[in-house]
Amino acid sequence: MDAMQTKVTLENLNVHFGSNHAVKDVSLDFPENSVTAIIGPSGCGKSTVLRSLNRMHDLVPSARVTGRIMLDNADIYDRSVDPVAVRRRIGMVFQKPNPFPAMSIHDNVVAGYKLTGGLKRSDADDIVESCLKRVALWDEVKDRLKTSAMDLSGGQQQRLCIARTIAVQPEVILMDEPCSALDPIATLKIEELIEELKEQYTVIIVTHNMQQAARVSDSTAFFYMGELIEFGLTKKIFTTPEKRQTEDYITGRFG
Ligand SMILES: Nc1ncnc2c1ncn2[C@@H]1O[C@H](COP(=O)(O)OP(=O)(O)OP(=O)(O)O)[C@@H](O)[C@H]1O
Repeated sequence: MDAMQTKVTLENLNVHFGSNHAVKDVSLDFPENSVTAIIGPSGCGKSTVLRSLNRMHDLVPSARVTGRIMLDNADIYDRSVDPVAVRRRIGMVFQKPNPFPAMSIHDNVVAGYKLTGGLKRSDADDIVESCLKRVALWDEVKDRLKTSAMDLSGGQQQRLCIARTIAVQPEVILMDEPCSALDPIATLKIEELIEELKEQYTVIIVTHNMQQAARVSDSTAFFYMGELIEFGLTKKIFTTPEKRQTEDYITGRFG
């Protein structure tokens, strides 16, 4: 791989929930236009790290986040920064597909614009078409854009949620176990899509599935009990890891 630019940097990130020190002094550079997988056993802090990247812990009273998270050299936790603006630049796709149930397929895609004053009709239609094409959903839904998003299959709903995320033109896309509610065929489609997304976005994905991490990611970060144990090229992590704990995990000896 060519020398990679860094898009997001964690500098001594710590997250506490009350007395539970969930993320311990993590420093890490996420490369731009690349997929980074976050792996590790249940409870090791994967989702907590991911959520700190778009300031979701702001909504959790017991949570305390310290350290810095730099997006293109500016700290997203700086006092002057609006968390809503951060979430626009750093989008999130969740484990369970979560289209807005009362909205049509069309309105789901452009839902992110509701907050910012809406869109002209023709612009909205263009965005809907290009984003649904981007996630390879257009052909399946183009004749029923006005119907409820809830009539779609789980895999289609997840592609719709990804379309909604990219519609507001984020720079970074966070994905928290995006395939765990999907069957193998739908999973494959999302994995192919992740490959394509990295051409334009920086993708950070939490996954329990090590085959998935090996298939879709360029770099992998292995966490254990809140600590970053090892970070490197996925090929290296899965073939010749430096640390014993990483090797034990990837060979299935624990977790
Ligand atoms: N909102 C919250 N309030 C209190 N504690 C939390 C909260 N979210 C996470 N934690 C705690 O932080 C630690 C890390 O949890 P986290 O969900 O990040 O782990 P994970 O690696 O993503 O696990 P899993 O693979 O099971 O989803 C756990 O001890 C968990 O109980």
